[in-house]
Amino acid sequence: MELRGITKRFPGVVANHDIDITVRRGTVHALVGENGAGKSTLMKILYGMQKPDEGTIAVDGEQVSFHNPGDAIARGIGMVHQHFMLADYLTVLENVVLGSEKLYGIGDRARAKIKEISDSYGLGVRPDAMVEDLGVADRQRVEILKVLYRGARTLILDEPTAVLVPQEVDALFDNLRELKAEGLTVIFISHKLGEVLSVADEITVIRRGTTVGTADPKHTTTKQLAELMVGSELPSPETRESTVTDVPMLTVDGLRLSATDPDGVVRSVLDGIGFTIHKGEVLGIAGVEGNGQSELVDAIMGMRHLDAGVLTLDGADISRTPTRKRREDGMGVIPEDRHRHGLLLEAPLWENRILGHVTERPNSKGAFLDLKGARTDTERIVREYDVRTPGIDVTAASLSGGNQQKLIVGREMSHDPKLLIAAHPTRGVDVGAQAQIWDQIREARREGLAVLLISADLDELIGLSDTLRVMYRGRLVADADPATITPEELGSAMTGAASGHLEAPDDSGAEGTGSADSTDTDPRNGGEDR
Ligand SMILES: Nc1ncnc2c1ncn2[C@@H]1O[C@H](COP(=O)(O)OP(=O)(O)OP(=O)(O)O)[C@@H](O)[C@H]1O
Repeated sequence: MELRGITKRFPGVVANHDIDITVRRGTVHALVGENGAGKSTLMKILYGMQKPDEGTIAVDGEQVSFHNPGDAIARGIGMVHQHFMLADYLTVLENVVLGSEKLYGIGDRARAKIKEISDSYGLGVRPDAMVEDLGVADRQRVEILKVLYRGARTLILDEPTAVLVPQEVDALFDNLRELKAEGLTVIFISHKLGEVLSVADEITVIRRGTTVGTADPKHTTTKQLAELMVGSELPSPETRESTVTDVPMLTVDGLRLSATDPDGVVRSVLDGIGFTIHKGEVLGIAGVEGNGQSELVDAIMGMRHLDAGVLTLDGADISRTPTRKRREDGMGVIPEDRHRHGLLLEAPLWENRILGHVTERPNSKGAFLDLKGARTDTERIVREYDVRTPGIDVTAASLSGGNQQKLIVGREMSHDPKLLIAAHPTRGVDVGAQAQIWDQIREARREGLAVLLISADLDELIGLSDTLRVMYRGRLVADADPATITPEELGSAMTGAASGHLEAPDDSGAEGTGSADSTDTDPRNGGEDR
């Protein structure tokens, strides 16, 4: 695949400027670059979602022009997006076939084809499993299979490892090697430079819309790659000085929550959760996505009614307080899904600055919104958090993913929160920006900020947390010492496997209305079957 002289302009921004990339068949080709460098735009062009202003694309020596993803798929190019696009209440087979019924029908022929693809690349996909029952890594395999089913010979993966634990990353890389061995080509975008070096055959580095070079993974270190990318050194998340006090900031006691699924079945999602976060402490929650973390955040934010439990913020019972009041009382939140809960994508940046802080300075004065105050402060956030944008009047949708994240972090930190609920605070941000966000969190922690950190990035969890808890099936099942645990051990614990470096928690829900009635403490059997 040859991309030559690709240029793409948006109002006020040249997203791609004269980019050249050659991808050889049967290789894994990584695309790296800082936030807003133009990686996603380039891949969208290759997948027919965007049209380049200038430049040519050739596949197998033949010039092509894609008007939509259908054209790209017809030329054997498929894309797995960062946000999975599967229907939960359909089976794997139904999801794979959806929209491509004419290929192999929707019955046994399709099932046989899925099995054949799954077996030949070692994907281990079960056609009749319900997607809602699958974990993140399995869903990703379904997405990959879906693309292969449509005949893709080149796969584009957008940050495929962002949500995986180390063992899952290894399994994914094994799959990619299988694909490569069969002559398929993989192009992937990643901010995790260590992983890039371990799996890629070739690396193209993009900086500010232009290709600045290619790197040979065999002769490059992560440090060199970072320097090529952002012109700065790799951050080290290893600062260990403790600022933990003995003053409780948030206490969660005997928290229980259940949810009713569309079939009307009530299931427990939080099963007697209890912990305390003190001033100056970062409490990290490790867990594979979908084990109750989102519900825990919602419960603390006041976005769900509790079945049982007491929440205390800075000495005051907030169990029945509305969300807005909790925010005004000093709760900041970096939500896990920035598009659904963090931003209004179609609104300009300065309006997004106001979001969730309508009643607070500098966004309001008395009963009125202070638009000038909000605008000036948005400009400050853009400067201080290095949000790459042509201005504060562009929509949030036009920012690159990492820059959207920086805007949210900037907004939430600007109100001097007492408690910051940070779900994947650096998801999608480049190494330079990640170091900056970590520094900002540490700085605020020194001033007494308490942080509830939820992250799929185990280096981040281990590096930032003072205390680490493992969440599995709606319970806190183990404690880990961030000073000694390795990402691999933590990864095993998260998937429910036992580890010698973990201790049973001392207070995970035994108090209050918690799970005193529950005798099953083995995480592999624990809780209700979710
Ligand atoms: N639809 C759009 N309208 C206006 N500007 C856009 C649009 N899409 C992208 N841009 C701009 O183009 C530039 C490149 O964005 P792109 O999403 O390609 O970056 P990226 O390298 O993928 O970044 P990240 O690592 O943060 O995902 C950014 O400045 C972005 O704001």
